[in-house]
Amino acid sequence: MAQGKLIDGKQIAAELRQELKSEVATIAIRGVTPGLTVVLVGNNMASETYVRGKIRACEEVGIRSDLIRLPEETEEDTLLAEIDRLNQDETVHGILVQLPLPRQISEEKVIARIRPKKDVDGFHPINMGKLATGLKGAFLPCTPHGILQMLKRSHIEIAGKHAVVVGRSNIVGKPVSLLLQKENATVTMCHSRTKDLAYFTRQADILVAAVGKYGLITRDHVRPGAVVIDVGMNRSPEGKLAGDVMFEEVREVASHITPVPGGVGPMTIAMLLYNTVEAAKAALDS
Ligand SMILES: Nc1nc(=O)c2c([nH]1)NC[C@@H]1CN(c3ccc(C(=O)N[C@@H](CCC(=O)O)C(=O)O)cc3)C=[N+]21
Repeated sequence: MAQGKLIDGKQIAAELRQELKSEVATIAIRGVTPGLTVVLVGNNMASETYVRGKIRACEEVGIRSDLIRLPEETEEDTLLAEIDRLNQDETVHGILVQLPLPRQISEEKVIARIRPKKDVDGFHPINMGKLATGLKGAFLPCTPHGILQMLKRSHIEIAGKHAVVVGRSNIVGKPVSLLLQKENATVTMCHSRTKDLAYFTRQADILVAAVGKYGLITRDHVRPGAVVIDVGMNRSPEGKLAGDVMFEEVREVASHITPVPGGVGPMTIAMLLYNTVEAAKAALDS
């Protein structure tokens, strides 16, 4: 059986970290160590794993990382006050509040409270708005930016191609569609109310699956030779980590495919480091 090429996110992320490491060394000569503060509210098992990954990656690259843990029952005002403090702290270049947050806290309010210059997630309305209008100087959201880097570093042409994005979330679907348009792709958005999903996905040269539904994309959804990017993070019925794409069967028709794990996830973290280094560089120049 034919097999599509694996886009090795783990490998590309490792390359990126090496590049960032030398960049951090250059900044260090000017007396600044990039600093990332991660705020984790409550004890969500998945969040613990992700946060550990972020902190380990920071260490490798030479970014100073701090983890602030707050209890599950933290009031919104307490978290907002903590963000105000981090906004003022000159040694903190990036602030990341791990999502999801407990029910009593408005994610929208929390994101809006972070200074846009420290918003290394790229979730603040100012950064989202800059991306949407094409203004320079925005932090790009990490997962969409990571996807773009994977495509570019795998020498996959984007201009003039038909990209189909499944999922319209603020953190992946919407921004990745904007980035792909900026790269001159023709972009189609699909979502939970799309009728006949396969009709659309079969037209994709580049298919981005960002829904969070195990088994959503099967061989029948994919045109032979398409590039398939799997952003999903699910558990298979056997309890294994798996994306939205039925990897084995889709690999037989795709020209390129990202695995889960080892695809988009590590790239997300690498781009978070990238944004943190950018934030530190901007602080040097100001
Ligand atoms: N403010 C905020 N920013 C985020 O960027 C953010 C967040 N909240 N909340 C949760 C999601 C999820 N996320 C992941 C990052 C890396 C992997 C990753 O590296 N995954 C590994 C596997 C890790 C494992 O073994 O579980 C992989 O795909 O190879 C996964 C998920 C960032 N998120």
